[in-house]
Amino acid sequence: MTVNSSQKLWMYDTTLRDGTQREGLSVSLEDKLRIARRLDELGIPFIEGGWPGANPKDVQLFWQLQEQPLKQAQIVPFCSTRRPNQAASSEPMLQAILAASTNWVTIFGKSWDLHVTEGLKTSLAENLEMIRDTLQYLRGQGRRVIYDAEHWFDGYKYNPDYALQTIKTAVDAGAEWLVLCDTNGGTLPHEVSQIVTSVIKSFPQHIQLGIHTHNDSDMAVANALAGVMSGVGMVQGTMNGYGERCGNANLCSLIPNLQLKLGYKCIEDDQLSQLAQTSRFVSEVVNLAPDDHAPFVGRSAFAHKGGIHVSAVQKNPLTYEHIEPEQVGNCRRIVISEQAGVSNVLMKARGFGIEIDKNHPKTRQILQRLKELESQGYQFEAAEASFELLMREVLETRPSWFQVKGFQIHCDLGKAVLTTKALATVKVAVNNEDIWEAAEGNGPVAALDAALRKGLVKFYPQIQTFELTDYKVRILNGHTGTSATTRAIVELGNGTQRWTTIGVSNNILEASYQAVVEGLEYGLLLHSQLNAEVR
Ligand SMILES: CC(=O)SCCNC(=O)CCNC(=O)[C@H](O)C(C)(C)COP(=O)(O)OP(=O)(O)OC[C@H]1O[C@@H](n2cnc3c(N)ncnc32)[C@H](O)[C@@H]1OP(=O)(O)O
Ligand SMILES: CC(=O)C(=O)O
Repeated sequence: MTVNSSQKLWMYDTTLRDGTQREGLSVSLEDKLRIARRLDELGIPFIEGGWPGANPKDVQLFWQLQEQPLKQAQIVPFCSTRRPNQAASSEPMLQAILAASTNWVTIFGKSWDLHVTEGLKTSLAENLEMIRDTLQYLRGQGRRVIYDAEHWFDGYKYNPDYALQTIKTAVDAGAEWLVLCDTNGGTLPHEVSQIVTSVIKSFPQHIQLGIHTHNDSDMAVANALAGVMSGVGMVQGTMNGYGERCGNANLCSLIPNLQLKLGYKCIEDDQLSQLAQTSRFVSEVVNLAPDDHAPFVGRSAFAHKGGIHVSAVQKNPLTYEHIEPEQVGNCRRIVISEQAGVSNVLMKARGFGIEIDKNHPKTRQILQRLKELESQGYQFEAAEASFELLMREVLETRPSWFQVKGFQIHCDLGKAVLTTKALATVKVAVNNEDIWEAAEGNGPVAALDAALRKGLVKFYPQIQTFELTDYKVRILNGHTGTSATTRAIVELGNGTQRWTTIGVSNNILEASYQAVVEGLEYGLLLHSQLNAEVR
């Protein structure tokens, strides 16, 4: 593979236009502005804001950005060529993009004869005229033009002569960039390389090429890379690969591949180290859960679970990491599970502030206990607070704040759905004193949690600050019906920290009880550690 030394590549983000064509993704004007400003900070030089004239929100976006422009990026409106048999000067859509008052505009036109005759229902000659007239008109109005050759690769495969005529017309009419689009996403990387090479050969003069790829064959990133390696200088894509159908080329993968692997200059290194945060910011704003397993930017992209991996990564991270996570703003994580070895345990212990080493007599015992419990259905990667308690138990340093001696749950059936209330009574011993308490809740877990706190608060007033923030239940072997094993995971917080604990039983209430009790214990442990630090 050839490594290019610092050649500039122009990144073009279309999250706000093609990204919003993803099913289930909808953003407000405010959201669009927030994303545009964040992409500007990331150093993306071209940001496609939308299609003014197609909807009011996109018109307003460009107005707002005239009032408060971006710092460095060019904001670009997107539009089609004029309609058949019209004058560009009387096309309302083109008036709308002129009103956006930008330096650059992006116009897409047809390259594939099938689309001209079947979609536009016009002649091949008129399509060329639509491209020429539209681009010349916009150039005459002082706009710089990026021309998106829609369905370029399919068009070229079916009728290369006609496809080439369309982009030659665009260049003659003043397009400064020709962007070759794999609109249907069906092209493979070797085809991209061949076709881009042929296009370059077909132009006697130097032309600036770009590439816009879709992910229908899971090739969007590979195809964009193939385009760059064959000579294109602009790459279009979206944050997190959002886009119509299966999405667009994912800039969160493309930028680090281009910059860190192929040596191109896309953005500054300190901007690259904002990539993971920007990816998560965009997913937050568009209200889609981030993909933990996304390359480079996902939470698990540098998470090591297998004991062999953790052992080696501690010696040299290159053994199981293709780049340094910090280069893209991510971080290394060690996951604890039945796949762990002593190395995982030691790394976690260090994180918990527990001093043990490989030769400590209890280290293997902790690992063995972890594996036993995981085989019963525990999953400590999702409940690290419980793992710390397990470790302290084996090391005989787990404090004992209280013992639950028993509990009962009683449910009062309401008159309608969602009106049933649960009552929990608990017997709990603190400092050899037995206490009975009862409390109500919307469900049995909330009632149990409330009753326990009621009993404990006079001994541990800090318990008032603990809040049950999440509760999840998973049936592990559903085929056994109502006697199935249940895993309960609860998350608690104290305003500044959050922690997660786990319980497993073939009784859903017992599983939940274990998780809640460990959650309270862990909160008390954190509080005592904080007090010890203050002292
Ligand atoms: C490959 C891409 O992603 S292109 C971008 C696709 N994005 C979108 O479509 C989102 C925004 N679109 C819209 O809001 C609407 O479709 C609009 C406002 C653009 C057009 O709406 P309408 O006028 O109601 O037309 P409609 O959406 O039904 O059909 C699209 C029209 O554009 C025409 N068209 C498609 N491509 C082009 C082109 N490159 N040049 C000129 N006309 C075109 C079609 O032939 C069709 O015309 P017809 O109504 O005469 O058959
Ligand atoms: C222009 C565009 O979005 C496409 O061809 O896919």
